[in-house]
Amino acid sequence: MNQLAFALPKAELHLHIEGTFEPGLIFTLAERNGVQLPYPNVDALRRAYAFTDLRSFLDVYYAAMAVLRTERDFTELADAYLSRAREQGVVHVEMFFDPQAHTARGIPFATVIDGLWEAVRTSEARFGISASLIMCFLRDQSEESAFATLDEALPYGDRIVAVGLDSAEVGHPPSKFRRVFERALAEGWKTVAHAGEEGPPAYVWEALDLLRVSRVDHGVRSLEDPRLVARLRDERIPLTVCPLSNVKLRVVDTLADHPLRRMLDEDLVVTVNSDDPAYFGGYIGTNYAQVAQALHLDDAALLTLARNSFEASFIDVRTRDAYLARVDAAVPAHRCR
Ligand code: HPA
Ligand SMILES: [Zn+2]
Repeated sequence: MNQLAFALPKAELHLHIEGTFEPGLIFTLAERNGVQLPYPNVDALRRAYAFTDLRSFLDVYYAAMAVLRTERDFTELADAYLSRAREQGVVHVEMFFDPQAHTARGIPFATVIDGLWEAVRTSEARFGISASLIMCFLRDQSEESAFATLDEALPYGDRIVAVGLDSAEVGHPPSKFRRVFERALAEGWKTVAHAGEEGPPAYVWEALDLLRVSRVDHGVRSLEDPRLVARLRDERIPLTVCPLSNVKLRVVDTLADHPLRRMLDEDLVVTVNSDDPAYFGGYIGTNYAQVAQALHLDDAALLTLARNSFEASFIDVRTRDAYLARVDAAVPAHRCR
C-alpha cells in the first residue's frame, strides 16, 4: 500500500456530498423515514453500480437521495463523509451539494443547508478538517430553476463559498447559465463548473469566459485543445480531476490510460479528488494510491498533487501556507528532493 497517498495532508475540492452516501446509511435512513427504495436490499443496490456513462450513474445517485428527508439526515450524511475523509488524510474540504435534487422532492432548502451546516460548522473541532460548501446548479434543469435556487440561497450567503454546475453535461453548455453565474459573482460568490468531463473543450472555454470560474471540475478533455492547455497553464487555472470516477463512468478505459500524468507534464495545476466515492470505488487516498500505481507516479508527483490542492482551494493565504508546511513536513526530504 502506498502509505504516502493516505498520509499526505490533502484538500478535497471535488466531492459531491450526496455521492458519499454509502449503501448501509441509505438503507438505515430508508427504514427510519419509511421510504421505499427501488432496490430491495444492499446487494441489489450495489448491482446497479455497473455504470456505462454519467447518465446511468446519475439515475442511481438521484434515486438514493429520496431517503434524505430531515436536517438530521443531512448532518449524518456529512458527518459520515468527514469521518472517512479524516482517515484518508483530508484536512480541508470544499463540498458540493445539489439543493435542486432535494427541493424538487419537497424538502425545504433550509432543511438541506441547516443540516449540512451543522456538520460543516463543527468539522474542524471534531475531525480536524476545515470545511465549506459549494452550491451546485443542476445543468439539466432550467435557467429559471437555477435563479429560484440562487434566490433561496441568498439568506445563507455566508455559508456558501462558491457556486458550481453539475449533472448531465452534454447538451447543457455553460452558456445556458451565463446570467445566473453573473448574478452569483455580483453577490460575492466564487464560481466553479464541471466542464470537459463528457463534454468538449468548447465547454471549458465557456466556463472560463462566460462563467468566470476559478477552477474547472474534471476538465480532462481540455487536452484535446492545445490552445486551451496553454491558457490553463498560463493562467494557472486549477483542474479538479477524479481518476476513479473517470474509469467508472467510462471517460477513460482504465486508470493506466488516464491523462493525469500528461496533465502534470504540461505543468497544469491539477488536483486529485474522489467525486462520488461511495459509488466509484474509493475515497481520496485510494484515488491517490491507485493512480500513483497505475501511472507510476513517484513521491514528488504525489507531493505536487497535494500542494496543488491547497493552491487551488479557496482558503485564505495564511491558512494555506500553514497547510503547505504540513504537506512538506509529511514527506521525508531525501525521498523526493
Ligand atoms: O461526476 C459528476 N459529473 C456531473 N455531475 C455530477 N453529479 C454528481 N457527480 C457528478
Ligand atoms: Zn463531480
